[in-house]
Amino acid sequence: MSEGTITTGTETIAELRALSEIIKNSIDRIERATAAKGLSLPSPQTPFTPESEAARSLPEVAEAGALIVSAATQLSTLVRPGPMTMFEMAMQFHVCTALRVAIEVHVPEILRDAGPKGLHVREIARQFNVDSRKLARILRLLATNHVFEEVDIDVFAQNRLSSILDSGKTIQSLLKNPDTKWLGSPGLCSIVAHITDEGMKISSYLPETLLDPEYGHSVSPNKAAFHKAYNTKSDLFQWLEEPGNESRLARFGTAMEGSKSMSPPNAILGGFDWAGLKNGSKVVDCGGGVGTQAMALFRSYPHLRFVIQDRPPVIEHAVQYWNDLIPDAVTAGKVELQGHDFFGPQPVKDASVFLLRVVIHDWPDDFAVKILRRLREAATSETKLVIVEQIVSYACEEVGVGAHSGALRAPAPLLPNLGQAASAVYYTDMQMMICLNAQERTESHFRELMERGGWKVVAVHYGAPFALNAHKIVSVPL
Ligand SMILES: C[S@@+](CC[C@H](N)C(=O)[O-])C[C@H]1O[C@@H](n2cnc3c(N)ncnc32)[C@H](O)[C@@H]1O
Repeated sequence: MSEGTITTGTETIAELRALSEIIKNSIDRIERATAAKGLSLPSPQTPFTPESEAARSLPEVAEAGALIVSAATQLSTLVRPGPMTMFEMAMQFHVCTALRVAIEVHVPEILRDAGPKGLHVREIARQFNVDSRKLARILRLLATNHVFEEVDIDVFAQNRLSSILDSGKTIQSLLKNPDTKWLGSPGLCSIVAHITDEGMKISSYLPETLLDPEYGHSVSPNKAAFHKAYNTKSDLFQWLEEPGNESRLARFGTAMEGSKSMSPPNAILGGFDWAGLKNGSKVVDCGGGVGTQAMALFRSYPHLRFVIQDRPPVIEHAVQYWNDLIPDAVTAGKVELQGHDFFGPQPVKDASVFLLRVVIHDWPDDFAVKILRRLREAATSETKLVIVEQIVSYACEEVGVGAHSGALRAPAPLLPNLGQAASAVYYTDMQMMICLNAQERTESHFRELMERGGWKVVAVHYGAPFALNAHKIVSVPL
């Protein structure tokens, strides 16, 4: 063996030890932090509920957990033979497909009442007339990825991860009309179904799209991989509203709702001084969907008034949503639901805050700037713009990229951006690219974009690790 090889081997062992040390220390931190609060991590067998995630929501636990995930994935790449890592990475799409099968065949709903003993796959397959031998192989792949548990040969039980896919609907209602699955469900099964259905199909067109001389360099939201996959000229939002896509639209709406559970409860409340706004101040939630975020703000800050704006079909759902949950809010004039295209002139001229949550990432730069300018035109000198999004970090040291204000960076030998522990932002960035030619952005990119839109960034608040859309960028008129 050459000296060089010996040195490299020693370095790899040293890296493995450093990674295992990070894991060990982080487990100690989790133990101390949870004990101090009298909380414990839920077992992998207990069904998921947002409340049962309380221990993981503690900032110390979230940070230690991120270091563990980052170190464990890096460690596994060091010990597994490279060709196997590459082969398994390339085959990950089978896991996505298997998740979609489980949802379409309603396995989580069937297993909900079976308890820890589970059900034989023949019983599971019988309810919706699926081939049980094929289903067993599909569920085994998932169980190998810790979704469902194979408690005995061909017998599968629900576990915590698989319970996340449960729509909460009864088998009877799903047998009668499977399309009702998405309506009023907690939303995570809708997100997973949307990603593993439309998302996966669209994604497979990305290489051809990139190499197409017309589409490859396009920054139009009408010339992305989505348009090749579904042979349409409409943008994703228009397409979802076209006849024939009713079920997809319902699923997408619930999916956006479900994305809430990937942030700590009430994440919208932190990082901006809502309480400090004067009595009667108007918060305009542009592209606000049905107004879930505005509702969380409304409940905590009753001294504020809200305008929720979105496309007219979405506002129709919003009317129903508010009527069902807080009917008085609209009738008392505290909340206004307004059909509005954010590319057109902004009708509200006395806003204290314009809120854009998970909107800018849907649009390429030039379109995002148009949205920002429309708000700037309608802003007073006191108006604040609050953007709630994810923020991209580079996978290397960030030297010379301008002010960065508090993103969690990992210690060596971990990847500086926390590697796999931060992967959600890179996945959603791809999702934006394939669907809309849009993107997630770095902090410097946001600063540049705001300036083009007539705004100046005055504060950036980074949310907890593992939280989706928990960062806030606060700007004032330039
Ligand atoms: C990713 S969703 C975010 C919804 C909401 N802000 C939230 O955080 O849950 C983007 C929203 O932008 C809306 N939207 C898309 N194009 C729009 C337009 N031209 N004018 C107004 N809203 C639009 C969509 O209908 C959708 O509700």
